[in-house]
Parts: sequence; structure tokens; C-alpha cells
Amino acid sequence: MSDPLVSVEDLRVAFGSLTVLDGIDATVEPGSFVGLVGPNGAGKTTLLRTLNGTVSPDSGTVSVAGERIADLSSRAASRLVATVPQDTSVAFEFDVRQIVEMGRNPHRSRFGGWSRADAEAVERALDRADVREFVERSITTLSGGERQRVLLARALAQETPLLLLDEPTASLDINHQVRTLELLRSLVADGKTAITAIHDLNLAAHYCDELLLLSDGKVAAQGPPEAVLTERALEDAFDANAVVSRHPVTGSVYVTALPDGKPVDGTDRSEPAGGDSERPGRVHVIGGGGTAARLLYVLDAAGYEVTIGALNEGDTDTETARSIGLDPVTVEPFAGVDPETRAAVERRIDAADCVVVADVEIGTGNLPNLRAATAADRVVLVEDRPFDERNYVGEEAARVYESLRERARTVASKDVSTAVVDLIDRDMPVHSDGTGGETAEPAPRDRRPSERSR
Ligand SMILES: Nc1ncnc2c1ncn2[C@@H]1O[C@H](COP(=O)(O)OP(=O)(O)OP(=O)(O)O)[C@@H](O)[C@H]1O
Repeated sequence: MSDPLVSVEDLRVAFGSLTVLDGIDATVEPGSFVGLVGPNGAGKTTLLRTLNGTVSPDSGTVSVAGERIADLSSRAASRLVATVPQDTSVAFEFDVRQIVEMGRNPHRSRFGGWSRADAEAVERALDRADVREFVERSITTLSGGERQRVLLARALAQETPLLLLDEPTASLDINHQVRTLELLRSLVADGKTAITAIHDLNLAAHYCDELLLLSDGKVAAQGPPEAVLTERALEDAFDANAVVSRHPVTGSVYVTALPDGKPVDGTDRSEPAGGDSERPGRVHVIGGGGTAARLLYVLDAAGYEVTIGALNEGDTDTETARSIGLDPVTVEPFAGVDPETRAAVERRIDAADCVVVADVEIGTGNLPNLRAATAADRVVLVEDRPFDERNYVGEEAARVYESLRERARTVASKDVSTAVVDLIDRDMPVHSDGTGGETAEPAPRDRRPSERSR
């Protein structure tokens, strides 16, 4: 392994009687992207400011590229470390090009002129940070997010091995958040090392190689996102009741903070039967082909005990279910549902407080699942596509689905958790007239899909 680019040993920083960093030990490898996470006041900004030399340690050492930062002049430190601060307010009327050119100051001799390398570094930085369109404007006329990108360009022009960023996405819109983090990733791929304080744990988990969790001035954990962002660590550091799962689309670790009162109890969620009285209920999901991914995630995050199946082995929903710790009932692809599997599905449906049918293809593959669902008292059908555009494959499946539809609640996927809460809380089956309002009577059998209002 190469020598670490950053090495922090037994670092202690206090402001008067307030000890802000207390015995920090950490190393950062060259070419890595590290997210500094932790609650407000944990000491993230202070650690960044110690790394760039603007705050002096009370004890301990901070080295970058083998040099003790405290021993370097500020020009020498600025050739190693560039910083994008959290506060982007600039007091003077500089134009954007002048600000970015300031990034070259540590490289220019006091009496030397402007070299070709300086000019090229500025041009590259303007392009990479995507600020060329503002180049003639005064920094004071830019929005907070635009100013942040200009200060990133200044830091890039500085051409340092280490880049520090303090909440670089805080005032950016969603598009520029992603673009900034993608840019940082590409800089890291080119060999730069970046450390960023960041509050958005999900962006941090997705983009950073490693996270360093600070809590009460100490390192609570450092390592890959999945090792650092555990429910227990989030509870200890943030006092947050959070659920950690995998994002169904990106596969990254995904944190959902829950309101107080929902259990985060670490119980095994794979077992469909048996007591877990603290969970709000059991939900069985019928899906396939990725139609259930979001449902699984939402229902699991809401605390339900979720079962799913039968699904094909290798189906995206099978993968998603496993990634969040569920144990789907599965069959080999094209093997069909054998009696044993059917019985397993029926047991889960029997044990469920509610069955949710995702916006699935209505065909022979799902027929045994749909049939089993007809035994349930409370059924929610997810219909995001217009009913008459559904892909029916096989008369029998269509007939079973129609009969389910006559007694189920039909909702768009974004309304599923509300519907499930409603059904379970009401503790009675609810009939739908297909318009979202409930009726006591089943809808007439003879209405065609195209005639149903949605
Ligand atoms: N110059 C200073 N003088 C006195 N106290 C300070 C100073 N700078 C920071 N602090 C205190 O040190 C603690 C840590 O602050 P710091 O800004 O490092 O936290 P942070 O983790 O970056 O917080 P946030 O997430 O809110 O930005 C806070 O209690 C803060 O009030």
C-alpha cells in the first residue's frame, strides 16, 4: 500500500474551554474520495481547517504528503491543499476570472509574471467547474450555488494534490449536486485526493470511497460507506432513528430517517411468520421485473414486515428484496410455480395483514400469485399505467386480476403506504370503485377496463 497522503495523529483542538477535536487519528490514501460526516457541531469544519493549516492543533500532528502542515508557510501549505469553504460570501467586487486566477497565487513567485502554465490551469479550471459563462461577471452578482462553483474553480486552479470541500453541495440544485460530485469523482479518478464535509448521507454513500464519521470530536468510524452507516452508528452519532437499506436503483447504501417512535430493532426481517409485535404489520408483495423495487423499499423503511413472492431467481425484484434483507419465495426461471412454492406463498399471504400487487404484467407467470391473493381480505393493487394499457397475457390471469380489482383498493405507487396504513388500521376489507373512493359494494362485473374512470 502507498504512503497515506494525509496523516492525522492524536489531534486535539480546543477553542478556549471547548474541546472540539479530541484525539483524532486518521489516514487518507492518495487518490481516494473521503466524506466527512457527522452531526452539527461534531467538528467537521474544524478538522478541515486543521488540515489546511488555518487552525493550529493544541496537540498532535497533521501531515500532508509527508509535510507537517503546522511547519509550512501558508504559501507552501496552499501548494498542497486547496479548500472550497462553506461560506462563499466574497466581500469585494472581483470578477469571476480574477477569483479563479487567485488560485495560482501560491505557485507564482512574488515578482514573477503570469506564466503559460498559470493561464492554462485557469482555463482548465473554468471548464471543469463549468463557470465559463460567468467569467466576466462580478462574483457579488452570482447566486450562492454559482459562487460555490467559482470557488471550486479557484481551488482547481490551485492544482494541489489534496482538495478539501466544506459542504460543496449545500446550496446547489439537484442537478448541480450530482454534477459537482461526479466532477469530484472524475478528479479523484485522475489522481487527486478529496475530502469533503457533507450532510447528505445518501450522496456521501453513493459517491465517496470512504466515510469518516465524527461525533463529539472523535472518530466514531472510518471505512467504506456500508461499514460506517449502520443503524446503530446513526443512532449513536445523530440520535437518529434511521433505517439503512440499499437503494433499489443505484445499489448504494441508503439511509432513511424515520420519525421518533418507529422501531429500529434489528430483528430478522426474513421470517414471515412469528412474532414481531412492534412492527406495524405484515405485508406480502406480488411483483416481478422491477415493478416491486420501490414498494419493497418504502414498505420496509416504514417498518412493515415484508414478504414477497413467488419471484423468479435472478429477477431484479428478487435482488432488491435480498439487498434489503428480505427472504423472497423464488422459483427457477421458466420452471413454473410448483405445489410446494405455491403453499409457501399461500402461507405468507395468510400471515399477511395486507397484500400489495405491484404494477405487474398480468400473465401466466403471476397467475398462481394472483390466485393466492384472492384469499386475502385486504388487497392493494398498484396501477401506475392506465388500466386499459395493461399487458394481459392469458385470459385466466386477466379474469383473476379483474376479480381482485373488484374488491381491492387501487392506487398509484406513490400512495401505497397510505393505502396500506389505512387498510390495516381500519382492520376491515375495503372495496374500491376504481376512483380512489371506497364503496360498500363490489364494482359491477360487466364494466370494461376502458370504461372505468381512474
Ligand atoms: N473559532 C471558533 N471559536 C469558538 N468555537 C468554535 C470556533 N469554531 C468552531 N467552534 C465550535 O466548535 C464546534 C465544532 O464546530 P464545527 O464548525 O467544526 O462543526 P461542524 O461539524 O462543521 O458543524 P456543522 O455540521 O454545523 O457545520 C462547535 O461547537 C462550534 O461552535
